[in-house]
This record gives sequence, structure tokens and C-alpha cells, in this order.
Amino acid sequence: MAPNTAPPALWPAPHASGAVDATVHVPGSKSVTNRALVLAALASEPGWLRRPLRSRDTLLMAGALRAMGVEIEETVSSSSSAGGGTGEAWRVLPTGLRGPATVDVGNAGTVMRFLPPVAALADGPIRFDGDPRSYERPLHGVIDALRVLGARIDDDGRGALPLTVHGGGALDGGPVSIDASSSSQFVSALLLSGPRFNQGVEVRHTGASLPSMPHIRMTVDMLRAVGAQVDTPESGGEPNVWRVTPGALLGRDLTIEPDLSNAQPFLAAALVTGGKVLIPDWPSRTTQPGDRLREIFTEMGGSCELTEYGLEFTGSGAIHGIDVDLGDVGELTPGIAAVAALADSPSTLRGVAHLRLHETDRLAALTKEINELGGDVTETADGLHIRPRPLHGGIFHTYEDHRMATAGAVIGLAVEGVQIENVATTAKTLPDFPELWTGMLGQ
Ligand SMILES: O=C(O)C1=C[C@@H](OP(=O)(O)O)[C@@H](O)[C@H](O)C1
Ligand SMILES: C=C(OP(=O)(O)O)C(=O)O
Repeated sequence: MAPNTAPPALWPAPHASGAVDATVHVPGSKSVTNRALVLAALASEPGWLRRPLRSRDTLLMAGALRAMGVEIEETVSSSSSAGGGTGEAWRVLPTGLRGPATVDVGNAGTVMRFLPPVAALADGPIRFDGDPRSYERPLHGVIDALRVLGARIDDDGRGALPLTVHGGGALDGGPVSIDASSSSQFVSALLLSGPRFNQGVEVRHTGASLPSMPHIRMTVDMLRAVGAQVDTPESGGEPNVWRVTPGALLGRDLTIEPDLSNAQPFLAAALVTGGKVLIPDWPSRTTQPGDRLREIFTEMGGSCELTEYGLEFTGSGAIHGIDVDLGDVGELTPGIAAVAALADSPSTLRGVAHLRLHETDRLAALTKEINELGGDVTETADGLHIRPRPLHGGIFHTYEDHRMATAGAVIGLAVEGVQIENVATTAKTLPDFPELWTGMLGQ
């Protein structure tokens, strides 16, 4: 399942001739869409996803669930009982999960981590494979935990893909301890399927740190919204322990929020050009980590207003460095690093050592690519020091990482002659990126 090996094209990143002034409709959240698909597949009645994200990661999730017997009908609706308006809607009809099946995870953390527990509930063997990088991304938390909870899994002993889950039609469940310091998705994966385990699940995180807490809150919120009972450290439970009670899940009619992490490059464009960008439908309450951008990009020199129309973000013309712990919002790091490289003072980005195991080693990739444009970035044990320098054009390599591509595009707004290698890699979560970007610039 190797990705296309043709030489990746170079995309001349548009240079901004002035301040941007645009409204950008950002497609649905990857993290919400893929959780909604899993929960709908585990439910005891049909459900709807309205305005789902259609991207490589979500199509891989849908394809995997279909391979296990779930029906997903794609429709274009003209009205929505959930108030979602016109647009695409997916109707999910949960059926008995079954193998044999093969799942291509691509390089989607959500697919490779959320689906092995689902496969353990299926009847028959489910083989998991993916892009070469998926073999290197940590999965031990899910594999070891599932074995403790009663699953039979064949792997090569590295705690990673490829592997086969021999689903037995049901799983005992119960208490399990894991070290989720390399990915919050281990916790989310076990909680999402937990209501369907015979004894539910009690997940205890034993590691020193736990990244991406908002994504765990997203899991808990979405589980509760389909009727699951979840006890969390925040609801008075023990620190680092989550408990899910066994029970049936409801089918839901859910309109997916825009992906706020994918709104990042467009907000960054307002900051970098001293312009203005409106993101319609920015939720007033959300668990998405991208909501932290309101605070982070304000500290870096912009200002924002959340109104009934969405989030209006305005750059002042000045870009300031920042010292910030991004452990909760690690996926925002590439975009923040790009802005920091253009700032009027140095930045320190901390708390993101686990990014070395993301789509690529993001700390190494950002350091190398910004420095090759004349920058001065050094890696620390858990992040980056960024000292802004005058940058020049050149090729910005992307390592099949969607967020490297969008980070390079942000730098290209301010620096002439930046060429993004393989901008098509944005298809992982934002296939329309080049069109949205040139649309924003009025090109
Ligand atoms: O659960 C999720 O949807 C995600 C959790 C985070 O993973 P890590 O905790 O592995 O960083 C995040 O970086 C990823 O983009 C999406
Ligand atoms: C880390 C990311 O993705 P994944 O879901 O593959 O972990 C990301 O989107 O930044």
C-alpha cells in the first residue's frame, strides 16, 4: 500500500501583494468526523453525519468501516433536521461487524488507533496495513491494552503496524493501564469502543505526561452525546483514569464543526499580511484544540472577535514571538512555527516532543526546512527555539505531512520564491487547500 512514488511536483507558494481580506469556509473537522464515524458504526441504530470532512483520513475511516460490514450512504441534502443546511451528509447504518477484512490506515493516526478496538468486536480477522510511515508510528498502547482486555492480535512484536486483530464478536473489557505519553489517541481509542466491551473499560494512564488533552475531552463529550456513561478525572474521578460503562449507543444526527486546526493557515495569513479573515461557523463552544489559536495568535500580534457570523481575525502588521507550551495542542505547532519564523522577536515552543512521531518528525522537518530558507531554528528536547532571520526563497520539503505544506504556504506569503514540494499531501485533511488559499488571495 505504498503511496504514489512519482516525483512530487513543486507548487509556487503565492506571495501576498498586500493585506488579505477574505471569508474562508473551512471544511469539517477530521477529528470530529472520524470519531463520529466510529461511534455511528458502534451504535444500535442509524445515524447521520452532516457536513463531514471528505479527505484522505476520513475516506480511509469510512472505507475501513465499510470493509467491516458497516453501510455508509453518501447523500447531498437540501435541508437538515439538525440545522446543517444544504450540503453533503453521510447516513451510517451499523450492522454486525465482521471479517475477514483488510483495513488501509494510510498515515491516519485516528484510523490506526481507533479501529483495532472496533476490530476486536468484529466477527473474523481484520488485517491492518498502511503507508510506510504508519509502521513507525506508536501503537503499543492500543495493542498491549487490547490483549489485556481479551483480544487476540498477531503482530511482529514491535508494537506497530502491520497486524491482524482476530475479532471474536465480543471483548471482555475491564481495567487496563497504558502509557499514552506518545499519543493521546491510545486513550481515545479504548474509550470510543469501551461501551461495547462486556465490562466496559477503565483506562489508567501511567506515563509521565499526556499530550492533546482537548482531543481526549472531545472523545468523552462525543461519547456522552450518544448516551455513554463516562467518568473522567475532571468529573471528580481519579487523576489519569477514565471509566466507560457498558451500554448501547444512540444513533445521532450530528453537524460536523469546521476544522479549526485547518483554519490555522488562513488565520496566519491575516496575521502575516496585516489583513483580515472571517471563518464562518466557528463554534462558540468546542473541544477542538484549534480554538486555542484565538489566544495564541492574539499574543503573536493579532486580534479577534467571535460573532454570530464566525471568527473574524485581524492582523496588526506586527508579528511577535511567543513562549508557549503546546503539549495540549501539538497539531498547531507547524503553523505557529511558520509565523514565529516571520516575527519581530524569538519564540520558544515547548511540550511537543511527541511530534517526532507524527506524520513525520515534525521538529526535525521544521528545523531543516526553515533553516534552508535562511532561518535560525534549533531543536530542544521537547520543542523548538526560533530566532527570526530574513528568509529567502527555495524548496520547502513536506515529508508527506499536510501541516508542513500549509506551514510552508504561510512563509511563502511573506517570502518570495518559496516552492512547496507535494502540496497534494494536504489531501490528508484538506484536499481543497490550494484552491482555498488562492481564493483567499483573490487569485
Ligand atoms: O484524537 C485525535 O483526533 C488527534 C489527537 C492528537 O494526536 P496525538 O495525541 O498523537 O498528538 C492530534 O495530534 C491528532 O492530529 C488528532
Ligand atoms: C498528528 C496529526 O494527525 P494524525 O491523526 O494522523 O495523528 C495531525 O493531523 O496533525
